[in-house]
Amino acid sequence: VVGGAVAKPNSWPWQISLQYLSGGSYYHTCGGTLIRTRWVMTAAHCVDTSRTWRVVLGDHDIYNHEGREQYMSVSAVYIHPNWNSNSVASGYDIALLRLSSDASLNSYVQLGSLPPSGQVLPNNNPCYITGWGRTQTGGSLSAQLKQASLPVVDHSTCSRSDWWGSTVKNTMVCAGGGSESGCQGDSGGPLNCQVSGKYVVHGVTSFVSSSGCNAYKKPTVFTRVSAYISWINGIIG
Ligand SMILES: C[C@H](NC(=O)[C@H](CCCC[NH3+])NC(=O)C(F)(F)F)C(=O)Nc1ccc(C(F)(F)F)cc1
Repeated sequence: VVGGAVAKPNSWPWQISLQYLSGGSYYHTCGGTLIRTRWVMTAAHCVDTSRTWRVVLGDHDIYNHEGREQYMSVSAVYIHPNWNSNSVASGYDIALLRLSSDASLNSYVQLGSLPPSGQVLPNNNPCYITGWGRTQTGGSLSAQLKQASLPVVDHSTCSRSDWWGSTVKNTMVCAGGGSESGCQGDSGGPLNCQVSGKYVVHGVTSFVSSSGCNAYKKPTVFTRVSAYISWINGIIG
């Protein structure tokens, strides 16, 4: 997350850290959202390589054990069938991870709410991106979970030729576009939007401009969760 601030610990209790095993250690690679006690929603581009994954719940500082963490193994990965790793612009950047055991819900670990199928938020709807991603273009990951205010940019604005043009599809949500943005390592995490006084996860962090995370008129682009509700329900039952 470029800009914004360090979040109050565990104030986004559905945010998870997706980590992979390498040389005997686990490394943060993406964010995700706990949506059922055995299910995590993330981005397809996070899990389209075969690795040993773990999901960390209740985390704040990814480099320090603070005692609220739950470390979960992943028993199955379901990538959207239409996902094409060579074409993030086509969309379908969404995946579900089945956990090997049930998460224990408490004040540090809670389920994220999903929107109703088809719901599209208005321009400027207040939303926050959260994640441990780079804090500057080309910078390093954040040790502590960060948040930044990224208001919704509606499709008509986001698809303007000097914005994202035809790269952005209607199955995506744009948010931000100013000095604050997502960045590498935030992928797969939630776009938390305020709807009738509640936070609802409307986006899965998908991509930013290859010329910089907070590039002008290139808002962060999210998979629009409300476009995939029937696929999600078909998998998690
Ligand atoms: C460096 C930048 N990385 C990203 O945007 C990666 C996803 C990369 C998926 C493809 N391997 N996502 C992120 O960094 C995220 F944290 F913002 F989600 C990038 O590649 N952006 C990008 C690439 C292609 C296209 C386009 F669709 F136009 F081809 C648009 C943006």
